[in-house]
Amino acid sequence: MSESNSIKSSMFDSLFDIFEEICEGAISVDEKARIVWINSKYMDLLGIRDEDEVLGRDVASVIPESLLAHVIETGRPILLDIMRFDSRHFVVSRLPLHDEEGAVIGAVGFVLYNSLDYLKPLISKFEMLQQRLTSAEAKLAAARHARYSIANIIGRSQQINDLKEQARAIARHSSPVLILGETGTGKELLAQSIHSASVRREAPFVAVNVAAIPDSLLEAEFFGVSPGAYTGADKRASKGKFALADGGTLLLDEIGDMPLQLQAKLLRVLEEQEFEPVGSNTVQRVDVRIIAATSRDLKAKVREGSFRRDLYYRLNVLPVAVPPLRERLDDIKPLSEYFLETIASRSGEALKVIDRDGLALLESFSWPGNVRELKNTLERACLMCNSPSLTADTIRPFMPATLDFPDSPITTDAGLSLPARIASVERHAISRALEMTGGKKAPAARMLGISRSQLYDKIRDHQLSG
Ligand SMILES: Nc1ncnc2c1ncn2[C@@H]1O[C@H](COP(=O)(O)OP(=O)(O)OP(=O)(O)O)[C@@H](O)[C@H]1O
Repeated sequence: MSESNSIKSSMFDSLFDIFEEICEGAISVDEKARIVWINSKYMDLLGIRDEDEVLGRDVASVIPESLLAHVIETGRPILLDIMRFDSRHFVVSRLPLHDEEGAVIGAVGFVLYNSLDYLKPLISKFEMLQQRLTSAEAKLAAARHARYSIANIIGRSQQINDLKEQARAIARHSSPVLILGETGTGKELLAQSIHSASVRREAPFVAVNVAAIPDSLLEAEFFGVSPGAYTGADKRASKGKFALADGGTLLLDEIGDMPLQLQAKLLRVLEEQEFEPVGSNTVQRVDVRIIAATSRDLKAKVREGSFRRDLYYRLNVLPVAVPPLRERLDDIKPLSEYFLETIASRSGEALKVIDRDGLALLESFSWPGNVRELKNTLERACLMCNSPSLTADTIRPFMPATLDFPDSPITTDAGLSLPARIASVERHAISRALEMTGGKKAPAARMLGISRSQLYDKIRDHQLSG
């Protein structure tokens, strides 16, 4: 060692001694963040009786909030921070240790104050924020519990009875589930019910809609972010949906929209129950039951190469199909009655009933948006109608306008030019709206989203009998 280096080294040693003397705890780790030394004051603070209990262990396994690994990774000190340990808070300082060539060979951490009296104003602000965070987290945790059980699945059709039976059987296993069904058929309701009937019922139910999150954020949303993964951003770790659902159930809604690169990572979690948070190379283990749901034709996506075949088979262990509402018309009556009851109890207004014609109208519709659309229609009708009974005439204006006719000119007149096809679709939509409103122009115009005078013009142009 050169003379200047030996002077530097002895200066460092004495500085280190002073620091250790004035602080209330000190610890040092090697380049892999394993504890190589801890002083007796820090052991007392942490309640460690023998240093052999902790030497050689990953510091995070002893002090979960430690950021010494982050200091090693970045090579930069964190001069002042508040670190939580159990229910206490310490003011800490962390420094990287370099060798003579400047390479990081470890890090050292000091507890500057364990009694935060010295920093009272700052700490009271911090604690207030911490309290707010805790109450926000408690609300989130409550939201993470399933609200529905199998008893909440309304319907009296054979299909719904079979579905409930299947849900009970599926709840007894812990293999992945794949729920298929059109939009609004009740896939999430079914997923919650399966969770509520399973042994995991006390653990979280977490739902994530894959289609609603931009591709670039999906990985972080799923697997979380390790501290310091993004430069300049919040250096604290954030939990992903897998970690939040640990011990419970994770619903991956609209799984068909998952990008291929993430599909590979999901497959690994399904096979090994482990993953790496973004920006970390430590593996996290979880125990999560996966329920995937989609309104897409997943088999077709496998054929065209946009969905991994191996993932499809891994998810398709317990498949369950929720039938569309038009295939179980027997459910329309109990569902409508149930929705009218919930609408009345929420609004505090008198319960409305549906008469025979009203029910017949609801049962004659194809409901492309399924149960959700039926519920929305009844909500709108209740809001706009003052009488205690909902008739066909009062419901009709609030029925969804749809181009989904079995004899749609889009499919039948394929040889027509585009303007002729558009005109044909328009004619069809107008006559259908008039049919549904019993020939009444104002509700038909509302349903079509045009003014009454525009509707009169179009009736004339298309030579419809208005
Ligand atoms: N059988 C049912 N009994 C009671 N409510 C139902 C039933 N089916 C669906 N619903 C209600 O209809 C609405 C839509 O259901 P849900 O969100 O579960 O459908 P989904 O298939 O997951 O829809 P999407 O494909 O759009 O995600 C919810 O308010 C749900 O509570």
